[in-house]
Amino acid sequence: MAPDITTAATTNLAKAASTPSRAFVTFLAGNGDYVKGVVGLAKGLRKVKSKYPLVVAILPDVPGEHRQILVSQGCTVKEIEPVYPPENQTQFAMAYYVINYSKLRIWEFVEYSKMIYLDGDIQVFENIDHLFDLPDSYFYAVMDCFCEKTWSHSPQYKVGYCQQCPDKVKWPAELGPKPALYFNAGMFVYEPNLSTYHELLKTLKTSPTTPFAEQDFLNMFFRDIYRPIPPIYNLVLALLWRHPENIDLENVKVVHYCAAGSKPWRYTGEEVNMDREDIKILVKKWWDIYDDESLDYKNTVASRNAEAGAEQRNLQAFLEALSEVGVVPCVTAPSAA
Ligand SMILES: O=c1ccn([C@@H]2O[C@H](COP(=O)(O)OP(=O)(O)O[C@H]3O[C@H](CO)[C@H](O)[C@H](O)[C@H]3O)[C@@H](O)[C@H]2O)c(=O)[nH]1
Ligand SMILES: O[C@H]1[C@H](O)[C@@H](O)[C@H](O)[C@@H](O)[C@H]1O
Ligand SMILES: [Mn+2]
Repeated sequence: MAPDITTAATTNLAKAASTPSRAFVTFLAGNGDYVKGVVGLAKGLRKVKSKYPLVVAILPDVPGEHRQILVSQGCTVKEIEPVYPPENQTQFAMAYYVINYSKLRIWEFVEYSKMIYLDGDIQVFENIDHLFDLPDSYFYAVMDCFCEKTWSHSPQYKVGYCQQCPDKVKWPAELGPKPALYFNAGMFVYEPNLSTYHELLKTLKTSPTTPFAEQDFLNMFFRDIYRPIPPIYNLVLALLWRHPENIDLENVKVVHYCAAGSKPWRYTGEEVNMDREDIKILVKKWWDIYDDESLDYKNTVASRNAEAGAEQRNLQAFLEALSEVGVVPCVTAPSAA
């Protein structure tokens, strides 16, 4: 019996309607070279055949030319309003705080039920779509490392304590309870939600600005629902020389080029720790994706169309063969044009 096409179509429609909408999201500000990072990321997600689109939240200062590049790479571009740091708190480093706090707007993207945020200086080397299936209502991210000088303002750095190896130097009892686990905010799995969004912005108004801006703030805000995921989902490069025993480089899926001097599109190898073999390999792997024209959206669209055309021709031949043996009436497949 011929399949009941109407029932099949209705079932598919119902499935599509009930499938939660998911997307990756990154962030872009200014007219500098971070746009290269975002293009690299879009191509990387395509290379690993992610099923989900990449949304780019952009500040109004991103020039038209860069917006066009993003659209031509298949990104969904969404302009967001800047978020300003709490009043009277920052005479200096204003741009830094505006850039970082503006990331909070991504909680407003409620057309998606779940999103994975990735910094523009991140590359995805293996498919991580399965992270969307983690149980709802938690905040998932990778634990940070406190060993670099960028942490010299913190009590952790001062006493030599790092959550990556909490037994090496124990947290001193006289400093009170151990600090809560702290994540790097370059990658996280979250659920957009308007009441969370309003609460975030309201809480920010009465929060002090701190050195790691929205990263410190998000750590404070989500401390009760934060659940750590393995460092393969956000390799903070300093882990390579600070905690090599925690890293399984072969199986790393996501690399965060956050160490000073490691942004692949600016890499010279001259900065501290940058002349390492592992770093050179990771920088080259980023460039291999960035330079791969077959990963450009226009070329993947062309190859997908070619595949669809071939499928169409196979179907047509199949239907004709069936009709010859009298199984179904010959149906002309619609043209692929
Ligand atoms: O001029 C800029 C600067 C930053 N960004 C965007 O903002 C992100 C965060 O900046 P960096 O990646 O340069 O900063 P780090 O990786 O050193 O940042 C870490 O600390 C920051 C706060 O200090 C944020 O929390 C960030 O998510 C976290 O990974 C970038 O990836 C990029 O997406 C721009 O678009 N333009
Ligand atoms: O976001 C920061 C930043 O990227 C620093 O370079 C790094 O030392 C920190 O661990 C991280 O939390
Ligand atoms: Mn980053």
